[in-house]
Order: sequence, then C-alpha cells, then structure tokens
Amino acid sequence: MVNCVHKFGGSSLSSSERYQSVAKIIIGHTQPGDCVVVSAAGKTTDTLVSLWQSYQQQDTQAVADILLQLNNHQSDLIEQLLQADLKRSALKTLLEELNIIASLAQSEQLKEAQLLAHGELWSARLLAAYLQQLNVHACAHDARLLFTLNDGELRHAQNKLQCNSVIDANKVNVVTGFIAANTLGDTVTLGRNGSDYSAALLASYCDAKQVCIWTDTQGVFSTDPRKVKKAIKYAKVCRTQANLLARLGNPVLHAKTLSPLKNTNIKLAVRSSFDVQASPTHIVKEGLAKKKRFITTLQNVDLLTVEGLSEGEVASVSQLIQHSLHHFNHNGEVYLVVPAAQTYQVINYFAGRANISESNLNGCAVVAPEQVIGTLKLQALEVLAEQTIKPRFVHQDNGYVLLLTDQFIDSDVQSTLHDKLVNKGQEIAIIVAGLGNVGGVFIHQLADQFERLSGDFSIKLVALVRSQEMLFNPSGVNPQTWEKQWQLEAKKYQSNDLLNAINELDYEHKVVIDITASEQFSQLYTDFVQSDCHLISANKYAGTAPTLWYQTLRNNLAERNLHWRYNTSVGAGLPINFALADLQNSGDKITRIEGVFSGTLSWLCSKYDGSVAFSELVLEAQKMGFTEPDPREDLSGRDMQRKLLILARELGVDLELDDISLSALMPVELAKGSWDDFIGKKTQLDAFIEEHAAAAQAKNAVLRYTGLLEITCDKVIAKVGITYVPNGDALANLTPGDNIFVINSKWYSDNALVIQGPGAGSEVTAAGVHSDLYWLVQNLK
Ligand SMILES: Nc1ncnc2c1ncn2[C@@H]1O[C@H](COP(=O)(O)OP(=O)(O)O)[C@@H](O)[C@H]1O
Ligand SMILES: N[C@@H](CC(=O)OP(=O)(O)O)C(=O)O
Repeated sequence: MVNCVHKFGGSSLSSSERYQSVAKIIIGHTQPGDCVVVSAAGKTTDTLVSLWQSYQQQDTQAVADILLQLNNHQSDLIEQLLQADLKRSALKTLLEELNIIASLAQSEQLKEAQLLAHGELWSARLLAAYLQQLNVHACAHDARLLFTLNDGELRHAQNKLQCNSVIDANKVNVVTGFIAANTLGDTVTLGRNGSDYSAALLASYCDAKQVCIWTDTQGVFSTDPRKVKKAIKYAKVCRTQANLLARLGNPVLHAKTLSPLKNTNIKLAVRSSFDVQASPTHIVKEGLAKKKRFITTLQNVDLLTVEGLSEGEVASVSQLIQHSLHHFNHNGEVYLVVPAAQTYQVINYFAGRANISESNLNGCAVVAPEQVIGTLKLQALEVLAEQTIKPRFVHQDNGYVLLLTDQFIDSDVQSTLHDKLVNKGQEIAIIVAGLGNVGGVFIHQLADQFERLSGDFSIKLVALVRSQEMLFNPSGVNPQTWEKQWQLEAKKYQSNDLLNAINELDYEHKVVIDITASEQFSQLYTDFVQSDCHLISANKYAGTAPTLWYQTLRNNLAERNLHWRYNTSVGAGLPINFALADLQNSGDKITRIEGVFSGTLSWLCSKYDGSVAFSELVLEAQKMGFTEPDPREDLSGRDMQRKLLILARELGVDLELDDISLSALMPVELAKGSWDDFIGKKTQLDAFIEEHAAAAQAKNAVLRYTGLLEITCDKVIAKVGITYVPNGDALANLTPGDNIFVINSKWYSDNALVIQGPGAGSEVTAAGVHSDLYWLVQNLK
C-alpha cells in the first residue's frame, strides 16, 4: 500500500551531497510501498532544452559541447555516489545513452520529449541505485510505463491499473517525474515543473494518503523568500490560492498539481529537503485555511488576445510549449499570458486567431482575499508610481490583480510591495506560558496593547499555558476575562499537545512568550522555532543553555527569519539589552560591565547594616515574594551567573555557564539539604555575612554581591561573587532592590554609562515583556 508519494525537485538533487541528504530523508520518512518521484538533477532539464535548441539550429559544435557537459555532470554524480559494480554499470549505461543521443542528432532523428526525459531517468536510476547501496529495498520505475495519454488526455483507468500492478509494495519505488507516454508508446512530457503533477497523479492512482513535495524552501511563502527577507511562511494555504499562484507562473507548485487531488482526501504538503525539521506548508481544501496575501512576479511575457479560446485549447497549447498559461477575460476580450520565448509557437498554434496585444512585459500579481483586492490594487499602483514604474496593463479578477509593466520588478520593489501590501494587516497569535505574578500582569496589560498595535496587525491571545494545564483557543481568548475562561476550559496537556496545536494555528505570525522559570519549558524552544514561532522570554534558561544547543537555536531562528527577544531575562524592565545592542550596532565596543543584577541580592545587601541578622532579612524577603521559592537559588549566585552569561553572549563572547567563576553569598555547605536544614543552620549564614561585612567595613567599604565581565583583546574575565565596594561608589549607594549596570566602552571609557533602577517586580517585568512584544511587532511590519 502506498502511504505517501514524496517528490524531490531538481533543487533537492543538485549535487551528490544533496542526493545523500535525500536518501537520508527517504530512510527516515518512507515505509515499504511508498513512492519517490524525482525530477532531473539541478538544471539538467534546462541543459537538455538548450541541447534541443542547438540541435534545431543545427549547431553541431554546441550539441557536442552540451553532451560533454551532461556527461561530466552525470558521471561526477555517479562517481561520487556509487561504488564497484553499481558505478561501472551506471557509467556504462550513461555513455551508451549519450552516444545514442549523439547519433540521433547526427541522423536528424532526435525527438524533443524523448531527449528531455533523460534528466528524470538519470535521477531515478541513480537514486534507486544509491538507496540499494545503502541496503534500502528500492527500485527505479520509468513513468512512461505508468502514465499513458491519448490525445493529450490521461487514460485514468488504464493508468490506475498499471500503477497498482507495477508499484512494489515491499520496496521504495523511485519514479521518474515529468514524463509519460502516448498510446503509441512515444515519450510525452507533462510540462515544465511537471514532476509535482506526476506525484499528485501517482498518489491518486495508488490511493495514497498524502503527497509531500520536498523543495529548497520551507514551504509556500507570501512571496519568493529568496528575494524578500520578510517573506512570511504560511502554515496552510487553500487549494484555490495555490492553484492561482501556480497558474500565474509561481514555481513553488506546478499548475496542474492540484487537479488529480480534487475529489480526494489526499493531503498535500510542501516542505524543505534542506531543513527537514522545519514544519511544512499544508495545501488544504477550501474553507480549511483562511485566504492569504501573496506577491508573485512575472518576467518576460507577452499578452495575446485570442478569438474563441476554449479551456481545451489552453491545455493543448500549454502542453505544446511545456508551460502553463494563464488566461482571463478583460473588457470583453480573452487574453493569454505567454512566456515571450514561446509566443511564436502559440501564435502559430492559433493560426490567425491570436494577436499580440502587448509585448516584452514584466510585472507582478497580487493574490489576496477577494474583499481586499481593490484596495491592494490601489496600494500596488501607488508603490509602483513611487518607483516610477508605470503599469502597461492592469487586470483585476477573482482573488488577484495582475500588473504588467515595462520594467523588471527587482527584489527591492518586490520587498516594498510586500511591506506595504502583505506585511500590514496580518494576524499575530500570542501564546503566553507562565501565569504567575508577572504573567498575570502581562495579560491584563494586553488588551490595551492590542489596541495600540491594531493599526498594523490584528493580535490575538490564543493560548495560556501553565506547567500542567493549558487553555488553547485559536480564535482568541479575551485577556480581560481569561481567568474565568481558564476555570471553564483549561485542560491537562503534554508538550506534544501544545506543539500540535501551535502547528495547526492558521496565523501569519506566532509568538511564544515564556514568562515561566522552567528549564523544561525552555527546552521546547527548538520545537517552537520549527513551528515558525518567534520567541520572547523572561526565562533565563535558554539564553544560558550549553553553547551547542544555544547556537543551534540561534541558527534555526536566523534561517527562518524569526526573532528572539529576552530583555527581561536580565534587569527585568531595564533597557539593558537594548542599550548594549544599540551601542554595538552604532560601532561602539563594550569592554566592561560590572553591576548588581539581582534584585533580591541587592535588597539583602543594601538592607544589611548588622542591626538585624542576615537570615532574618532573607526570611522577610521571602515573605514579601522578592526571592525564589527557595531563597538559596538567589544566595547561590547562580541566577546572577546566568544573567552575566546572557550579557556576555549579547556581546558575542562565547562562554559556558561554568566558565563564569562563582562564589555564593552563603557558606557552601548550606546549599545542601532541605530548607528546614538550612534554617536550622541559619547562625552559620549570619556568622558568614557578619565576617564579610566586618572585613568590608575595615576597608571603608560595604558588602555587595556583584557580577563582572571584562573583555580585553587577549582575555575575558567573568565572575560573580562577594565584593567589598568602597563607600561612595555607585554600587554602594544602591536603593535596596535596584539593579545597576556600569558599562565601559570605547565611547564610555573614563565616565561609565550607568543603567540603574528596579530589577525585579511584576509591573516592571511585565512592562519589559510588552516592550519586547512592541519591538517584535515593529520589526514584522
Ligand atoms: N511564494 C513562494 N514560496 C516559496 N517559494 C517560492 C515562492 N515564489 C517563488 N519561489 C521560488 O520557488 C523555488 C522552488 O521552485 P523550484 O525551483 O521549481 O523547486 P524544485 O526544483 O524543488 O521543483 C524556490 O527556490 C523559490 O525561490
Ligand atoms: N525537470 C523538469 C520537471 C520538474 O518538475 O522539475 P522541478 O521539480 O525541478 O521543478 C523541469 O525542470 O521542468
């Protein structure tokens, strides 16, 4: 039984390393009986097309050169992937085939489709052989034995029988994309990019459950992500919009891909063979995804008017020129958008019924929900006018507007169009984890924040998450009445339930806001990023995780163009990370940061004057909610050690947590045992502090718990611990509970930049999280 038909396009097979990655994906994602449809490796079809053109122009030298080029490319792949007999046999067959092409060219008997078919045949054979070499039961199939067309129409019943008898239920079936045969057994092709269509056909003939198109982007984006950095990846795109995009010439899916799936429940996903962890885009039935906004570009096309054009003719002429064609009615005329290189063939096909209306056009199409198309058309015209691009032809239709221009729409113009037409008006889903003091205040402030940001985005709170229970509502939870809703609807959950629910969200942007202090929750960050979530954390664990994990997370974020803000993980609402980033972005070089980064330790040290025992102050702080539940977390200095690491990494210094030397604000032996044990030994703590306070006083100084990061050209000093701060120093005159950051840099060398203020507290921390959210939203615009 075929569970899934996978399709790997040319971009996924462009080198031997890519074949190796594809084989790994196949091993990890297929079961016996599954099919793998492959396209020609890299740009092989383009090379074969130029061979065909040279042959037609009778340029024998060019034909020979291209044959050599093909030979080099294919034999390199074979040499790099296969061994022993498999290699010898593959090289022998390749040489024989190239010789046959050469002699057919010489005797003027070359046929176009038969020639183009070689790209896919080579890929399927090579991949199947490579899989066999890896001990995977795999076989190669030539799709000309599976798909037959009669007069351009697929013979579905016969093909279904053929597929079901040929596809081997015990093997991975590697099938050539793009090609088929006619009833005479001659090769025909399914049009450029046609392997997507082959995969969908095969899935429908074999009753597969799903089709997975593996490509070089992570799915379907709002516009070409290679050209526009802020392109948005969509989790779900409905079939009509995917189809429309394809008809307008967008390469991410072939125009006919969806037709075999029309009356079936076969699922279709587009995902990256370069980044297997990234979540796919699902192409879903009408009504299962909201309509999205897209911009797709067109290059070098002609606009033809055709008299009495029928659907059948569009299909045949598309087949003839190997390209899907878009047609529409405009002011009573029927127009066809034709790639300029094929105009001549199309005009000939229509034998006097087609005329060129406009030639040498470029442009773009905006695909969007019907109700906004009119507005987007005006905005697009405005953007083009600002760029002095004057459209020569504008056509507004169901769900799209086509703007054909003289000038080429380069990636700058495409980005501006995207910023103005697509980025605004999107929906942002917010997932808040941690509903304690800070979380509670943050949520209550959300309603106002939504209103403030509503000019650009519609923001919805979709989930509230605690360690055991969550409330998930994709259409939004009211931040003013969430507690009531929580009582009624919160449910127990496992991490996977949360991740699946996030994956299902049909929002353009998703943000996980972590206001927990949970290490376990921070470990889900990699999964959130794979599900395309931005991150905002007050939690310190991810920022201080081992470098390998931390760096992988950062790389994944960067690859997906996602943001991670964590300003409140150090100094609560104080703008310390903003300041550091700003200084560095403006060319400054930070050399030293010293300070008190713990509100708890600041309060304890500043309050302590010997009149009340230190342990009493600890208990008082605990009662007021200033400390961690077990105040030894604070006294150990670990919390400040984490904050110093976050600051160090912010400055590009590569450190692990344990590279920061640490001495605790308590005797080491008190760290062990229960809280009651600790209280039983509190006199040891008091004696320890008294001793340090006396030593400080003897030096005309006060006892403080500080962190220090010093960066010189040859070394980094990073430590947290007890310091004796001279009276009069900024660190000595601290208001109890305040944090202070004393920053020295190239610009602030003698006279330090000082940031000081409350470093803890629900209001300021929640405000800091809002400031991160505001920053994020501004950057999504
Ligand atoms: N909206 C879009 N979403 C994703 N990719 C797009 C989009 N528009 C254009 N592209 C381009 O489509 C390319 C994928 O199509 P193609 O090269 O035909 O892939 P394959 O070789 O896998 O069949 C991407 O590399 C990307 O540059
Ligand atoms: N190789 C064919 C068919 C195809 O679908 O290719 P790709 O999957 O690389 O778009 C082409 O280049 O048109």
